[in-house]
Amino acid sequence: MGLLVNGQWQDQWYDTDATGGRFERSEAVFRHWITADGNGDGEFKAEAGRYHLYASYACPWVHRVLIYRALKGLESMIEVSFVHWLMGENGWSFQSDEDNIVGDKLFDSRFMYEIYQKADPQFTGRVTVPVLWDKQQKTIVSNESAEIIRMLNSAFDDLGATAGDYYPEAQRQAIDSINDRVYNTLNNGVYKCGFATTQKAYDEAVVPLFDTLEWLESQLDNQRFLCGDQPLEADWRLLPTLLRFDLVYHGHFKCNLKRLVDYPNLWAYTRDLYQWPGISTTCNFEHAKLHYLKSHETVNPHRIVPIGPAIDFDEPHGREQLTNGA
Ligand SMILES: N[C@@H](CCC(=O)N[C@@H](CS)C(=O)NCC(=O)O)C(=O)O
Repeated sequence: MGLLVNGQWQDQWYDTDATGGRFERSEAVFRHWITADGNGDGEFKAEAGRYHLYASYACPWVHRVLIYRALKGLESMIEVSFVHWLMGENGWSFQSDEDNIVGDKLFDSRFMYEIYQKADPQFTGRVTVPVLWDKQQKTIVSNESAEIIRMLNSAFDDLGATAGDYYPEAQRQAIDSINDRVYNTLNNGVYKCGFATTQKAYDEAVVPLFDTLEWLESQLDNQRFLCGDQPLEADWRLLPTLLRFDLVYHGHFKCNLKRLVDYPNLWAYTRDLYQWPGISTTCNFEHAKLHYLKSHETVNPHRIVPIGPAIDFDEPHGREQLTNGA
C-alpha cells in the first residue's frame, strides 16, 4: 500500500498523525467528463469501445461503477480489467489469480500505478480504483466514482445504453442531500472508524454512522427505496456499503453496535437491490472479504480471515408491496 511521488512508487500506509488519528480521504485528481457530444469539457466524447474501466471487486467505490455499467447495459461498450484482491506493498496489482478474473487487458501491466504513470509520468498521489481510461487520448478520464456514475447514467444513451435515468432533474435535490449524509457518515464513515488511530477519532465517526443507519431504517419503513418507488442514485451509492457491512465493516472496521441484519427494513432493502436485474453479477464477496482482511496489516496484523458470517442475499425481501406507497 502506498502512493506515487513525482511518478515514483513509495510504500507507505495512511498518515493519521497530523490529523489527530483521523482518516482523511484524499480528493481524486483526474476529473474529466465524458459527454454525449464531447463538448462538455472538451474532447471526451461518448463512444462505444473507447473507454476502459480498471476495477476491483473488493472496492465499494468501484462497485457503484460496476452497478451502473450493468444497469445501463454498457458491458460491451466499456470493457473492464480487474485488479487482484490483495493490495500489497506495490498497491493494487494484476498478479493472476486462480479464477482468471485478474489482469490488465490493455497493457498487461503488473501494477495499477503503471496506469497512473502512463497518464502522468510525474504523478503525485494515491493510486486508487476505479479508473476510467481513454484509449484514444491515452489518459485517465476520471478516478472519481461519484462522477463516473453520473457519466454512465446519461452520456451513452444515444449509443444504445439501456434506458433509465437514476439522477432525474426533479429529484436531484433530494438525492444530493441523502448522498451527502450517507457519504460522510456511512460510505466513508466505515473507513473513518476502521482506519482511526485514536479512540477520539473512532468515537467521532462511529456515533454518526449508527445515527445514519437508524435514520435510513426509519426512511424505509413505508417506502421501498430512498426517494420513492424506484431505485435512484442515492440507493445505488448506498448499496455497496450495505453489502459489505456485516461481512467486513462490522468486525474488521469495528462498526459493531448492530449488524445490518438487525435492521429489518434496511436488511430487506439490501436484498431487494441485490436481487434487482443485473446486480448480483457485479458482486464478488470473496474478493471483498479477502481484500480487507488481508491487505490492512495495521488493522489485522496476522491477516486471519474469520469464518463467517453466513449471509443469504437471495432470501425473499417482501418489499414489492411498498411500491406505490401502499
Ligand atoms: N474518491 C474515490 C475513492 C476511491 C478509493 O479510495 N478506492 C480505494 C479502494 S476501495 C483505493 O483504491 N485505495 C488505494 C489507496 O488509498 O491507496 C472514488 O470514489 O472513486
